[in-house]
Amino acid sequence: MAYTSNLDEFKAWITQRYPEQKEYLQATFDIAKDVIPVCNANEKYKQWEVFKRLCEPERIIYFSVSWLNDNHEIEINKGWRVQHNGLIGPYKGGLRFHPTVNESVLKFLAFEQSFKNALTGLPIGGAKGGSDFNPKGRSDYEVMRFCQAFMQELQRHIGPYTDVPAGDINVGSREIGYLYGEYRKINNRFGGAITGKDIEFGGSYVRTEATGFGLVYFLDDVLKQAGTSIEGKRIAVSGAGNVALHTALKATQHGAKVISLSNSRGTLFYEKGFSEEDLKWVIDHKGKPDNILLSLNKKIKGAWEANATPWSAEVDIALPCATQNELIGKDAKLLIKNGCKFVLEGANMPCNEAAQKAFTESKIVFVPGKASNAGGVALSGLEMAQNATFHKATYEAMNSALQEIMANIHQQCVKEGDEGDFINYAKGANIAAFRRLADAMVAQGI
Ligand SMILES: NC(=O)C1=CN([C@@H]2O[C@H](COP(=O)(O)OP(=O)(O)OC[C@H]3O[C@@H](n4cnc5c(N)ncnc54)[C@H](O)[C@@H]3O)[C@@H](O)[C@H]2O)C=CC1
Ligand SMILES: O=C(O)CCC(=O)C(=O)O
Repeated sequence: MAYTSNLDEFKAWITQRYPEQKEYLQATFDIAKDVIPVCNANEKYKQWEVFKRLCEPERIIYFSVSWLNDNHEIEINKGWRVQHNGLIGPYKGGLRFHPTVNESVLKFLAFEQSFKNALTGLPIGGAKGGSDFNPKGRSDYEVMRFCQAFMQELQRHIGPYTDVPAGDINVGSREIGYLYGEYRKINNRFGGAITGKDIEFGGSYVRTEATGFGLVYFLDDVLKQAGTSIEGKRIAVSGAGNVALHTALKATQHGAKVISLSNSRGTLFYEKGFSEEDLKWVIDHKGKPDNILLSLNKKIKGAWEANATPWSAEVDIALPCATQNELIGKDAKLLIKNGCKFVLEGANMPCNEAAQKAFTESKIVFVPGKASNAGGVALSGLEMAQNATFHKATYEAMNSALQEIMANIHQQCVKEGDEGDFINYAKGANIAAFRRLADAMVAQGI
């Protein structure tokens, strides 16, 4: 196999291998543009074909999940675990239950996760898994039976030193409880084979809040680097799930005005900015009514816009926290026109290629999820450490560990992404993570 020294050759090579996997191609192209020049300058990386090898998941496990619904009918779903890379620790990454889940989506998420996990500095490799099952509209019993059936197969492939799943879209505390319960029954083992557990049975303080809080800690560092602060800034947040709500809450606590939340049905705009009380109420009640944002709007009398995204608002900062490719080129141009200066991803790859290009060309600070949303998996790493030592750290200790890890990731991005008059956070994150993975790959031989 000839060494690939330029981006076009790399794109041709990977496209011919996975022509249908558009999300996976998108994620690999994004990292390739920054790391191919790094490989070209390093004889070892070239000799050991480090980047191409990193673009192949080490293992993909596919299984079917058959289960009985409340009408005693059999339903069959698809299940996967993509164990992307175990170079620096046990495979680690969330599980997503959503009808849009397929192999391409999970491969992109697992690939990104390997780079993100490397940035945390913790000993965790990268993985992602999930199913095309949709828990929305299902009874508790149906969700329980599905989780049990899913775990009956997944349990063969995970363990505290092998692969440690956690939550992601539609996999929260309830699903983690059912998944963990089944794992424990089959294996007769307590322990860190799953993170995001409730605090009563091996969970860690701050794991639930960590992705959103970590994003705001990173934002504070970005703003400080730019000579400003979060106080009084107008922020558009998308999504209304775990990441979006904890992001909105922490940003509000830090003095910002969060003027939007959204879901796949529309956006709730609130010019005055949500209060801490509003946000805590949504956190406590989400998942109960069909559309929690409509219920919130009854209380606050904001403006609900069906089928709209938040990106038409005049804001200083945009924090996309819902899902991949939710912010596209035309949204980016509108945000820039309306004065937005900072974009930090809370979700994984929410900004498509055209949006990222628009931000970079206009020198808008753009931080990719692998850096800015790494707080969640970092806290999961700390949950694993607590489980391994039967220790339970305090809320304060975990919160300050989170701040320290986010500050360290920020520093790595600045070091590798400093372009004189501009910090290219995307490039910095890609290169810093790549060096850690590449050095481990070279050291471990072929
Ligand atoms: N939970 C975690 O610790 C981490 C999550 N992430 C990423 O953050 C994002 C959100 O995840 P969670 O908050 O955990 O999930 P969640 O299931 O709690 O919330 C997802 C939210 O996104 C909304 N949403 C889904 N599709 C949408 C669309 N097409 N348009 C607008 N809104 C849509 C849903 O209505 C829901 O409010 C995902 O990209 C996930 O991969 C990243 C790092 C860690
Ligand atoms: O906590 C974890 O292991 C997974 C978090 C996650 O899925 C992510 O960072 O995207």
